[in-house]
Amino acid sequence: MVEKKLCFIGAGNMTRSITSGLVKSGYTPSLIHATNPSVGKLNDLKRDLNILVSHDNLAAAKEADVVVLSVKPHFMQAVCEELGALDLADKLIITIAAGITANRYNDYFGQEIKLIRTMPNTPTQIGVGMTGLYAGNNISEKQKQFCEQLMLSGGKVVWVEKEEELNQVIALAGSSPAYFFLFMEAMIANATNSGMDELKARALVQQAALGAAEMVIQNPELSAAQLRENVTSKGGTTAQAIAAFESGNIRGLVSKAMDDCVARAQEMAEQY
Ligand SMILES: NC(=O)C1=CN([C@@H]2O[C@H](COP(=O)(O)OP(=O)(O)OC[C@H]3O[C@@H](n4cnc5c(N)ncnc54)[C@H](OP(=O)(O)O)[C@@H]3O)[C@@H](O)[C@H]2O)C=CC1
Ligand SMILES: O=C(O)[C@@H]1CCC=N1
Repeated sequence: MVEKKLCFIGAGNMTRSITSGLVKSGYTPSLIHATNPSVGKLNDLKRDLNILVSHDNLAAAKEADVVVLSVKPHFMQAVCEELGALDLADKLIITIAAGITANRYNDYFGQEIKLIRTMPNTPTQIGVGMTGLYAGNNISEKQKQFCEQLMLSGGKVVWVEKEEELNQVIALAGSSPAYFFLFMEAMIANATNSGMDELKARALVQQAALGAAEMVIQNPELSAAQLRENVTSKGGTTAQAIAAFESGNIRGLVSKAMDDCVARAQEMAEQY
């Protein structure tokens, strides 16, 4: 891919995920700079990925062609106001923050910027991430392609036409690794409560989860419902387990969880 000077503002979980994916896929580490107020995460990134690190947002962003905003939403305004001291006309700004709308960034920076909103997820760190992307009208095809290539180093991407759709991306892919972890956590807890060794329970659960995801990927002609039915022998063990999920209204619960996730993103758009 074309390599540009990158600056990640904030060196937390997601910067680690994205920069790991980039370095693993061959991006030149010395072209990646991450900034953070506390030193521990910077030292870890320097040690593990050999990228540039510092505490100085302004100096790092000044040198960069592309600035990736990777702080929590409640820090975003302060970060953008600080970077607004720079002339950003020739820089591409990429944000990974949930909730904050593209227009809001122009207010925060105090100037018209070229912004792509993205919604990655943590599996980006190991190359099996999923990122949703949204670009406004003032973004060139080249800038879109660059951002797409950047995120492809961590997995797959989907573009959305309407900005509001990014909230669905959050519910379906940005937040959803946590839903699957919760499910696995509950399964492992059941097994360990019944006396099984935790490592053995985890090995069984993780391989079943991987296999289930691969079955969905490798059988695009089969719906998830069909794949479930193929496991479920009439009068058998799976039928009993599925009946317990259905009687606990798992579909309603999943639907509510996703609606609440989207509602929180909408609320954050009002809040920030
Ligand atoms: N976690 C996830 O799965 C996903 C998160 N996101 C989005 O990614 C963004 C970052 O999330 P995540 O990586 O999880 O959060 P983290 O808290 O792990 O990382 C954010 C980092 O920003 C640093 N920071 C705070 N203030 C500043 C500042 N003024 N200048 C520079 N750095 C600063 C923090 O420093 P310190 O070490 O001092 O706390 C922290 O290391 C959020 O906006 C979130 O919405 C998007 C998709 C998925
Ligand atoms: O929980 C959050 O707000 C962020 C966005 C998606 C995943 N983590």
